[in-house]
Amino acid sequence: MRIDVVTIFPEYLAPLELSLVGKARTSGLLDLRVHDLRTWTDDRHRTVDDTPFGGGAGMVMRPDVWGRALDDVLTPEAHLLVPSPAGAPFTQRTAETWATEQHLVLACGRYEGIDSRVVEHYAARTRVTEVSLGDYVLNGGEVAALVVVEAVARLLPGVVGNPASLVEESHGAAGLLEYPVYTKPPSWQGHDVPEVLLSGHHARIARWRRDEALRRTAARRPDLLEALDAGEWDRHDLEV
Ligand SMILES: NC(=S)c1ccno1
Repeated sequence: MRIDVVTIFPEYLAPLELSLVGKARTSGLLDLRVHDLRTWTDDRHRTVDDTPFGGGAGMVMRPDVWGRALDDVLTPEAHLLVPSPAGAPFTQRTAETWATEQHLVLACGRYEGIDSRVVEHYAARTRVTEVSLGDYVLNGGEVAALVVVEAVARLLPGVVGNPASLVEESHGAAGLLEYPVYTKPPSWQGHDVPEVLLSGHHARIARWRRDEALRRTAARRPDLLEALDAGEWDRHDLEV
């Protein structure tokens, strides 16, 4: 998979040289390219923004600069992603879908955002998705790009050492939150590991883990339970 990130702060993406994503790049599993938007400016001050039509505070990123950048970076199979508070929610399902793509391009806006004609122009030529991490405002799209790249890259075959670990993750099995996890020592500060996990009885352990995943999901994210088939479990199982 190829991922391009266009930003005025390329150094913001430096963490993607580390750990699993860094190894995926080194091994060739992920072709990640980070570009400085100012490469495509046309003045000695390397200007990327201007005042907003209609007035108001802040500056807007220029469509001409973005247009030259995206014309160079986009390929016919590319999916253009624009992080924005006004975007569609980014979820694990989104990551799973995007992990099957050949080419993702992330356009990181700053200031008050990118001139809206850029999305309009490229939507007529390629797949474009404005995407949001959540209902809050960041200073730009770079942090969202870090999240999207990590969430997608880790799903690529060969990136995570043990693929089985991808199955039982939060928002993984049946869309439930992950069950609680424990390791040695069996007792710590007066807190004991649940006995069932020391039993070696795999069926009981599996049942306990699913029950805990259901309880956590019901308590913290009841909205996720709406997506479950009601026939898969009895809500009375959750009475605590
Ligand atoms: N909530 C998101 S993704 C965002 C991008 C820029 N500001 O907020």
